[in-house]
Amino acid sequence: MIDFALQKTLHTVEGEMPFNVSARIERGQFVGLYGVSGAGKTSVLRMLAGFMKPDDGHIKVGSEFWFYGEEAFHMPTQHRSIGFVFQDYALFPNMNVEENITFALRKNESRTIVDELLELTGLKNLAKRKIQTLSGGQQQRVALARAIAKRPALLLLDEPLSALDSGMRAQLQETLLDVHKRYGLTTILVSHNAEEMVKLADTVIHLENGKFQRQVSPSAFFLNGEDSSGLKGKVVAIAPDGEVTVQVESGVLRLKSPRQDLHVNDQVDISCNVDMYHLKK
Ligand SMILES: Nc1ncnc2c1ncn2[C@@H]1O[C@H](COP(=O)(O)OP(=O)(O)OP(=O)(O)O)[C@@H](O)[C@H]1O
Repeated sequence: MIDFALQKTLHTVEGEMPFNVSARIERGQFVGLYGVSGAGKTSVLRMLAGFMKPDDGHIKVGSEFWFYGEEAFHMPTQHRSIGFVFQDYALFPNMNVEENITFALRKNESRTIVDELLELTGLKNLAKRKIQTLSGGQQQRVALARAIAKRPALLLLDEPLSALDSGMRAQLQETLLDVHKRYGLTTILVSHNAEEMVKLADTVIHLENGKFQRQVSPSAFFLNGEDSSGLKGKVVAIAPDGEVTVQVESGVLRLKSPRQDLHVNDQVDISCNVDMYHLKK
């Protein structure tokens, strides 16, 4: 269990913004962190990683405190069991793929996981290649493998796929899910992409203006809101219990909708306003 309460005064262009986000995350969960630009998503990841110090609150991972405001305890980043992947994959350009991944291991640690990860992320044939000779998607695979090599208690992903084209993105989503399950990771993903959230996340935390808004299942994340993500699809099945199966560009999504007037073959817009959920024809 990861339990955190993070309080801080953030400084935005509009002035001070009190930041107050709490959540409890089960071990092994894949959590989506959603909110408009400036809502505070990256700040959550930075505080969990130890790059940014909260003013108050706590971060408890299992039985270990990483931050405890009352006692002014702040565990430095290097002592936290985290893996981090950003949009711009900060890899070592002078090292090859394998060396970049191995670098994450502690001294004398078995290298078996490096071989396993090279295989799992489809990088085996590129192991000796220098980083600059790889595509963006391949570099993100290296960044992911490196973040996972030390089996972190918490994997933090800040829009790691947003610079990739849709084909590469879909492939990497599969890889992300594979490694998350295979290594029993607890993962938090920041993404603006509703489809990605629903494909990957077990639960979605919604932030607004630096505040925890709600935590919902990804299926309740779909609807027809003002801040539409522009996701479109075709209804391919409707179950008696109201579960609607929608074919979208890169796969199939299943979600609950209270609408009674949907039919197979209807074209629908899906978006991610979590205040209510329905589909728009
Ligand atoms: N160290 C800091 N101290 C105070 N305020 C900060 C600090 N870092 C960022 N902020 C402010 O906090 C606000 C939230 O930023 P944050 O990057 O967490 O939002 P976000 O939801 O990740 O946005 P985006 O989707 O655009 O990346 C911003 O207005 C930013 O200027």
